[in-house]
Amino acid sequence: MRNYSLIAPAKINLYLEIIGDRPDGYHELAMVMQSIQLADQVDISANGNKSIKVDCQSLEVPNDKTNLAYRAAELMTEKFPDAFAQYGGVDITIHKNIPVAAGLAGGSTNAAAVLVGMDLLWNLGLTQSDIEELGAFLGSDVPFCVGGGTAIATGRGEQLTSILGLEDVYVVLGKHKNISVSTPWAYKSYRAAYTDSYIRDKEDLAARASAVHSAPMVQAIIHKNIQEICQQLHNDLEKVVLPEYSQVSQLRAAFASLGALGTIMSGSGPSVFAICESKSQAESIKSQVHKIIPDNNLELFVTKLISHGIQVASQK
Ligand SMILES: C[C@@](CO)(OP(=O)(O)O)[C@H](O)COP(=O)(O)OP(=O)(O)OC[C@H]1O[C@@H](n2ccc(N)nc2=O)[C@H](O)[C@@H]1O
Ligand SMILES: Nc1ncnc2c1ncn2[C@@H]1O[C@H](COP(=O)(O)OP(=O)(O)O)[C@@H](O)[C@H]1O
Repeated sequence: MRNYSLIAPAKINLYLEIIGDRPDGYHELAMVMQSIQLADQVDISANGNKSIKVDCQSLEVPNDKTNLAYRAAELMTEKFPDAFAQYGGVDITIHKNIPVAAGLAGGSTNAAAVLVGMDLLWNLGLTQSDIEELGAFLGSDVPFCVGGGTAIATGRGEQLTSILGLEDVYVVLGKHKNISVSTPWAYKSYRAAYTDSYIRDKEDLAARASAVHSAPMVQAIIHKNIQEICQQLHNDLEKVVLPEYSQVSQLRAAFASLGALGTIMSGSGPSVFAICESKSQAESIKSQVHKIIPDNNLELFVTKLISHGIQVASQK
């Protein structure tokens, strides 16, 4: 096979708790991550030479070495020099549907797709856990994007425990096109503002464990109790992003006032999602939000929770 077309789903965070500082400068997290049907398509083919090329028509996405998909391909060439010598480089085309810099792991899921695609193109026979390990070199969210579904994520977000999640739960998702939130800024601001709630003793693992409050969310998911899941939605990064970006708070308030079961910002934002009773409620909320917030820059999507990460759509 010389060409694979992969589906690369976005993620939302049902739960994001910042536990404390880490020696590597990152933050220790307790998260529940969830794949959604909103996805990019990543086409990858062997080009027979020694180059890596990335093409993405979105103006917000770089086509150079800073594209996370490029970095994923480069990592593969470094880790598997023999396969690189045998098969050569890759051409990557990204069809972008996931809003960029939105807290939806768009770049991370593209990178995960490239790792999965190159494993297939190069006949490497890697396991999911091998691919997740490679993904951790590229970013904290990349390992989750490989297998996707519903997972508890700890460490800096790369240590994963999959749980049996929910399917056919509809969400409406919104993002202002003219706002993007820098993830490093969000974590830095949290660190600066919330020193009191922080565990600074890097060795105090017991304190870290007892500080995690994600268990009720995990229980609610296991028992498929949607009302309880909505009660347990939590994102510490809202504390710094909402005061700074009034449009994010406004969108969250609009979803709540329109009767969504629960609503919260995803990741470092600025996207906000709302869990709905049904597809028709999600569609109805989507159509009513524009009446409350008449802003042409506000993109809205109806999508649903899914139980998988990267999937092969076709191969030639
Ligand atoms: C907030 C989250 C929630 O899922 O997602 P996004 O909003 O980016 O989608 C993640 O923690 C983001 O993961 P990801 O975007 O992969 O982050 P990375 O590339 O690893 O790190 C970007 C920067 O975020 C900060 N960072 C990230 C993860 C972490 N556990 N602690 C941190 O402090 C660091 O400043 C780091 O330099
Ligand atoms: N393949 C890619 N898709 C999207 N953004 C990318 C990609 N590669 C690099 N980027 C850059 O990464 C930054 C974060 O984008 P993204 O991964 O979509 O958001 P987030 O980290 O909030 O989930 C953006 O500034 C974007 O320019």
